[in-house]
Amino acid sequence: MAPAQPDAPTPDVPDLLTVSSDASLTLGTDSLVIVGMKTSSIPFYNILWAALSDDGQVTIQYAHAESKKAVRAASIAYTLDQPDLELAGAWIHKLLDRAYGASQRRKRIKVIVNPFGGKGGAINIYAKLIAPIFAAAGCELDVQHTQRQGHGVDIAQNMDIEAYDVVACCSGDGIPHEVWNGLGKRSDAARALVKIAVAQLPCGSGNAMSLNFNGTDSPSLAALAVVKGLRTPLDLASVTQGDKRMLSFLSQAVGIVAEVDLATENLRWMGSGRFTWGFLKRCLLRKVYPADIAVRVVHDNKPAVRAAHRTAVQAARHADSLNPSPNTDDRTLPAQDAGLPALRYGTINDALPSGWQLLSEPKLGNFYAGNLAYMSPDANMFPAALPCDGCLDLIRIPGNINPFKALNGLSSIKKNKFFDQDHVNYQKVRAYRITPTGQKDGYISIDGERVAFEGFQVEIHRGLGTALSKSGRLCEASGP
Ligand SMILES: Nc1ncnc2c1ncn2[C@@H]1O[C@H](COP(=O)(O)OP(=O)(O)OP(=O)(O)O)[C@@H](O)[C@H]1O
Repeated sequence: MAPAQPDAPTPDVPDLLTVSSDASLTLGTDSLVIVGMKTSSIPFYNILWAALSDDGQVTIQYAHAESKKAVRAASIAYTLDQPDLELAGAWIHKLLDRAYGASQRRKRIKVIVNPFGGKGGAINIYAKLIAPIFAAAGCELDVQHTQRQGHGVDIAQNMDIEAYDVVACCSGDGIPHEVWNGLGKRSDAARALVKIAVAQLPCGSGNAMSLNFNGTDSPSLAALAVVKGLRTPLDLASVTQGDKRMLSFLSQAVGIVAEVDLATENLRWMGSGRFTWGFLKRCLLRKVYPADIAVRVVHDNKPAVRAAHRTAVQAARHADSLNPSPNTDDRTLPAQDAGLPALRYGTINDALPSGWQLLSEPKLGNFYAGNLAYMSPDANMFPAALPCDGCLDLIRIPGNINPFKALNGLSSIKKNKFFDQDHVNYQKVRAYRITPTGQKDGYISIDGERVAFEGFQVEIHRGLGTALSKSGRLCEASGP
């Protein structure tokens, strides 16, 4: 779906705009070059907006890099000595073409702020670090604070999808999860999920979505990434458990990851140390989480997974190298009455579909399915994950391995060497079913949220949802 672009290409307009006898603005290869008392440049990526007044003043809004981890809104203005308004107007169009490329300008953003996300600073973070960037880019903003758990579901379920382009969640990963589920509850779910791009601005304790698509957990850099974000078709998974169906955009976990995440909430005072401590304890105990598993496999082993990822990266690079590069979202908008897609493999309550690979895992330690690469800043857990390949990446690890091996595996995640560990089983799957066995209670996490400890089935829907990303096609993570 091509975003509306108000401006036609401007090939015949010169790159140089003379401001006065001793100052000029030039459109360089990838930045705006300012020549005056001294020469400086602003990367096109950082240009937020530009405008020309009737009396010949050119104002350029941009994101000034304060450090590697932060930008802030700033502006420069020049009054033309000899105003040629037509030429200057055309030059500004050309500047904005370079600054935005295929990204939609002046996005209409519904901003949802979770006042209780992370350490509770989202309202401040939005006001100080995010809103000024959105405002300088001329985005239309409608801000709403969540009042209770589940409020994000209601907001998305009832919003006017024609009035917005983006829902931007100033939160952790919990609010995007709610927003996708709210959009999924609508009678026009399929249309809403294509029409509305969901973005996350990192204000929570888990900010995986921003790491994957904005390439950062810095709120101001993420705001800039959203302003410049390209519409990106995103696979969403249906999870059925009991009679419920929910959507998952990030991950599903059974075993050590789910338990360490959800059972150590009381140790929040330890910061991220609670995860290391939780892992250590369980690895030393060689804790296992037995389960019956059935998978609809797409790529069964690491070489096949690696090859699939490499092919997708090459295709994305090739598309980017074309001039103009093709739109990153070529889906047609589904009909008004198109709800969620039917389940191809039925639900957890149906007989197991034929042709699935059956795996009995009496010694399972970790079952972890991911739709995106990063799960936390130092954890590129699913390096082969692709936003729109119609697959979930599935990791299985035995729980009864030597604790040193397990801890080695843990430390390899940071070094991006986890994929190659021989005890890590890595597949790409279209669907799966998992039923814990021999345990009365335990932890299951869907997108980081706890659900009932009982069997569930998952199937992926290719490109059902929409995100905004820097590349339009890939996660901001290095491959396997
Ligand atoms: N006003 C509110 N009061 C209480 N809970 C809320 C409120 N608004 C949102 N929530 C809940 O906060 C939860 C967590 O949200 P979010 O992902 O933004 O933060 P987080 O700090 O990353 O999450 P977590 O607490 O899971 O680590 C969501 O389940 C959401 O429903």
